[in-house]
Amino acid sequence: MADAVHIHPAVDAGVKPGSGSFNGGTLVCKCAQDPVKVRIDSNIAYNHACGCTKCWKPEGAAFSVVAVVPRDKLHVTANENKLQVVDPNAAIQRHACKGCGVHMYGRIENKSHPFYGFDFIHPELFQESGWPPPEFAAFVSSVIESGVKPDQMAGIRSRLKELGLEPYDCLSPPLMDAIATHVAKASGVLAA
Ligand SMILES: N[C@@H](CCC(=O)N[C@@H](CS)C(=O)NCC(=O)O)C(=O)O
Ligand SMILES: [Zn+2]
Ligand SMILES: [Zn+2]
Repeated sequence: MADAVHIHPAVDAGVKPGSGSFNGGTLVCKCAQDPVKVRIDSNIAYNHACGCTKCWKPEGAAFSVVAVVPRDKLHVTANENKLQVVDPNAAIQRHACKGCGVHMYGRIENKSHPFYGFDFIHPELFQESGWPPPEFAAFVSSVIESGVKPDQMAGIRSRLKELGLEPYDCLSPPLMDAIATHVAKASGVLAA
């Protein structure tokens, strides 16, 4: 398995179930001194692995693990001055620590975006355990854009399936349906 692709340290040894009673906690960046801290006052939803180039991934991982929380349940509680938006033009404004590079949260500021109201967070940064595990893998083909060889994709998809993370090249069907429903309501094709 020398050249096997690592999916993510949170799932490489098998996807562990959550506690079933997780209700938030504190995300902490990787700075040894003055870490950024973000308090989350709710459970997380839609936890998944993401293969896109924009999501923060730990060293050696081909995928990020990312979930959403309501934006009003997220508060930066320490060292907010270290945060900087990675790409102000992106739909998701990812607030990264200038010290360690970790993305602490991603926020959608466009009120007409289908996912407005949700912030994106990386649950592995919780100092608490017990968060619900990833449920699927999104943007799987995108790992090629980070340097994974196309001939490694069959192995990656079978490993994801073995882990119970159904691979999708965009988002999961329920999330794609939610986006299309939002667009159809905005255009009037569906009654709002
Ligand atoms: N193939 C592209 C896909 C990027 C992409 O669309 N990422 C998704 C999943 S995080 C997204 O919603 N991006 C919005 C954004 O980054 O603002 C890449 O890997 O860079
Ligand atoms: Zn940091
Ligand atoms: Zn992503």
